[in-house]
Amino acid sequence: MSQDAAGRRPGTPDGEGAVPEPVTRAGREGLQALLARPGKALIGLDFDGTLAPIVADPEQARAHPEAVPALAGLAPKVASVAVITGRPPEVAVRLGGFAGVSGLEHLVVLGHYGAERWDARTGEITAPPPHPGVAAARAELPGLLDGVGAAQGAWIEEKGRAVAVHTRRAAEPQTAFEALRDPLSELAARHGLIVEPGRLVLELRPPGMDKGVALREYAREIGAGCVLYAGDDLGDLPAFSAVDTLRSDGVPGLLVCSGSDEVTELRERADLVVDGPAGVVGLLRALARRTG
Ligand SMILES: O=P(O)(O)OC[C@H]1O[C@H](O[C@H]2O[C@H](CO)[C@@H](O)[C@H](O)[C@H]2O)[C@H](O)[C@@H](O)[C@@H]1O
Repeated sequence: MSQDAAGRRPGTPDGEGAVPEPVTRAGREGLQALLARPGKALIGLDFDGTLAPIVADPEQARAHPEAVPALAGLAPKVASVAVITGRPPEVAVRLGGFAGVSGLEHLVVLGHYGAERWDARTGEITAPPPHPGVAAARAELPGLLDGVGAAQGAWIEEKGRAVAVHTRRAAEPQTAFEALRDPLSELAARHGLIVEPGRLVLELRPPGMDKGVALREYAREIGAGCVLYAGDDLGDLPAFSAVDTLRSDGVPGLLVCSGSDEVTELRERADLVVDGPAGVVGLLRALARRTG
């Protein structure tokens, strides 16, 4: 069924629609479990591309204007809402406008792919010690970028625990991305790091954590009875796999793809595809209405 740019579905007087029907049986079971026992549900959401529209400059990214109200409407009705992001948690909190919001008193942000955690209850961040390889790789990056001619226009995002190279603003973004893949992988390997590819970004970060581990551990921590996860990028695939694992362990789940033209892998694995952050907002609102 179609929806407008604000994620609203036609056919009801106020433009607000029903919860869309997942296309898979597992997804329908996940949704059914969520609606039957919302108090046991974990809602996991990626930030960029899912809650926040993609923009050329990561510092200018902001949550969709209706995302925080929609989250605040749903959060008190479910066990927990967790934003699981590649961003440093404090950056996601700032760009998302998540702090001090009525209804989001129990929000957690699992940042750096789950390595760091911000808790709305305390406003504090818990983080393990930094990996020494990041500083070493960072020091070599400018020279590497100078040496890779095709990467004209690539630029570095400092992330503290990680460092990312973006090509969205290059003259030929995809060509620059491909040209950097091997040299950055080699640099990462030399310093005990991994490369996390995303939407026109290659991030060098410590191994040992991903969104799948983060989601599974958090679901276990809160004793989630069902899980919804929504994402848009390659870094969300481990979280999709975590939901698959939870489902085989008897915990129903719903996989939602925040659809874009840039990434197709999630679309193929999702139970439900919505139209980018506006579609995610529409889904969150619909869930809030259906959960009383
Ligand atoms: O896990 P996420 O919340 O999806 O974060 C993944 C990366 O998102 C950011 O980059 C992406 O969004 C930018 C702003 O819209 C866009 O310019 C860029 O092309 C995208 O790849 C962020 O800058 C990275 O640090 C995150 O890891």
